[in-house]
Amino acid sequence: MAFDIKICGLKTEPALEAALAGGASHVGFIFFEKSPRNITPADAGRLRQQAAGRAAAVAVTVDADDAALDHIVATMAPDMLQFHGRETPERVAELKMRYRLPVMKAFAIREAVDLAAIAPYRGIADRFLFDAKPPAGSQLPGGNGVSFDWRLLAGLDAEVDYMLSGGLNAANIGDAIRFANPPGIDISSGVESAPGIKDVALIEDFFQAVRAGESRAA
Ligand SMILES: O=C(O)c1ccccc1N[C@@H]1O[C@H](COP(=O)(O)O)[C@@H](O)[C@H]1O
Repeated sequence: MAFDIKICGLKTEPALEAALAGGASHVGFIFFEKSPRNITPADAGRLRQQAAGRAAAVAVTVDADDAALDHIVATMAPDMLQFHGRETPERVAELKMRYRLPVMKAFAIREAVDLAAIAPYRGIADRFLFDAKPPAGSQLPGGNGVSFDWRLLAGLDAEVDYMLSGGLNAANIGDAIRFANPPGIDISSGVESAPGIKDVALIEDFFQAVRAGESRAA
């Protein structure tokens, strides 16, 4: 596949195996208690061994403190950290130095001006993740299954490395690839049968739709 694919919010061996068999480049584990996808560092550590050498294991956190991050990094040994909260550029730089791991910083996008928020993180974050703004009342900063207007990404500097996320699924991934031609995509609730319950058949359908979308774009 020409771009990276991250399947996020994994909690079980069958779902992780479906993601790896489908060709995921990244697999994500959520450390956020309010999320139906929350996992303990110990369980994520066991699962990440299944992914070793096959996909990068990403630890997703939201404004986590040093103690929580120390525990996650020591127990799970992620290949990458994803910051999905209000982490400042200074905090991202500090954590990148502390753990010596590549970092992906998430941004909530609704309109073109929201993309300007990445400016102070350039040269600090290794990659960006563009997700939709959470719906009013949501307790989750991500994993809400809502999309933003992918055409906004057409205005981005071509050097910006990012993953497109937010409300992706087998039905819309073809359009997302066509409109945004992203260097990476990230999906969570679009391959679930219920919040936090990954569905192997939906994961397989998603990879099939990605391949179909890719060949149409080629
Ligand atoms: O998925 C979650 O529960 C979550 C919780 C806290 C921070 C980030 C979270 N998920 C991230 O959001 C994207 C988009 O999710 P979706 O595809 O719209 O459901 C997901 O891939 C994670 O990176």
